[in-house]
Amino acid sequence: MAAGLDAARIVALPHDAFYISNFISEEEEVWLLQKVASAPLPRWTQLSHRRLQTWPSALTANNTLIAEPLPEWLVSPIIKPRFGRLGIFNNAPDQAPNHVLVNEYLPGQGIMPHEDGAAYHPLVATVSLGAPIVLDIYEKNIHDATSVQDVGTNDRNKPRFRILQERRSLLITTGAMYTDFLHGIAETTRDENINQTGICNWDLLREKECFREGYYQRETRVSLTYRDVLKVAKMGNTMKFLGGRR
Ligand SMILES: O=C(O)CCC(=O)C(=O)O
Ligand SMILES: [Fe+2]
Repeated sequence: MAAGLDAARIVALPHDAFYISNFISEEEEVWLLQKVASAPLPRWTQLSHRRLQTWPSALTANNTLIAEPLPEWLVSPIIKPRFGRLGIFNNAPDQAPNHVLVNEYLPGQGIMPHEDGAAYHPLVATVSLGAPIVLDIYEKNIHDATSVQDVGTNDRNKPRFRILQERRSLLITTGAMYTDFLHGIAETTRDENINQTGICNWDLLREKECFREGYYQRETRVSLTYRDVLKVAKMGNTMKFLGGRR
């Protein structure tokens, strides 16, 4: 990871997570939200607790991406040059993201604790749009039925850390943060305990005064999550493969 990110490190977390509160401008946020909203309706997959767009396409059953460029609006002019300057994907096989999930959460919606898994280079870069949201971080063994005895008297459902993602921010999770922890977003209409002790990236926030009351009401929040899929198949090869079976 490039040295330029040192000031953005979330020091309260195990290695490595970085938070940049003003990654994009307000105008860029409006433009990106408008691009998300103008995607054709079939681009959205409606899940029970959020909806999502998958760019350029969903992975195949064996976690392979069919090679296809990302749409221009998701990379240039805003995101790709900034990722490049920060060196975020320097160690990834493609040295750039090749896959983006766009998640939309209405108030009351969220995502169950999960890990992103081995299909990707172990790094996620998340751009947040529209409204703040708390990302809950859980120790993996807490949810792993085979090691329930490790949990002792701890509340099994309590997050170990909470990261506040402001609108226009960038969050990068990699290293042990990617491999050893689960992440999720609570299905709530109000995130509470928003203060120095409850939020691990408090010192890096842009607008602490917005959270003076110690809570905020959820509003529609959109995330762009950039990743590098490890297995990529060229369409030509796939066609040859399919053709060869005839
Ligand atoms: O919306 C977010 O910040 C998290 C999304 C997420 O965890 C995922 O898409 O795998
Ligand atoms: Fe995830």
